[in-house]
Amino acid sequence: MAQVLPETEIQERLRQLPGWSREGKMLHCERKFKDFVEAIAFVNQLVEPAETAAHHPDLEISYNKVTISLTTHDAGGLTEKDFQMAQTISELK
Ligand SMILES: C[C@H](O)[C@H](O)[C@H]1CNC2=NC(N)=NC(=O)C2=N1
Repeated sequence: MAQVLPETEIQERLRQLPGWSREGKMLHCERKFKDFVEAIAFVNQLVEPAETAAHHPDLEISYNKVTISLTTHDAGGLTEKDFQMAQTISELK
């Protein structure tokens, strides 16, 4: 099972993830789009990488705004998997 990262590493990894913030055991990122259709198109792009990694973001959709949250439930905190998925999500248009 993935291990929760040490606090110092979490801080360091966060500095390399512009647009992401950390709240306790979660990483969060908010993306804004032209409209609901584009927001959903973005969400659909998350399906394949999430399934491939077996690591699934929590999603909140509010019209044209998508809030993405990541944590590793199994480990009870932030792990390598969360930072890898955050990086993958950041690279999506
Ligand atoms: C068995 C399966 O791999 C696990 O339940 C996965 C599924 N997707 C997951 N997604 C996230 N975000 N955290 C998890 O701990 C997690 N666990």
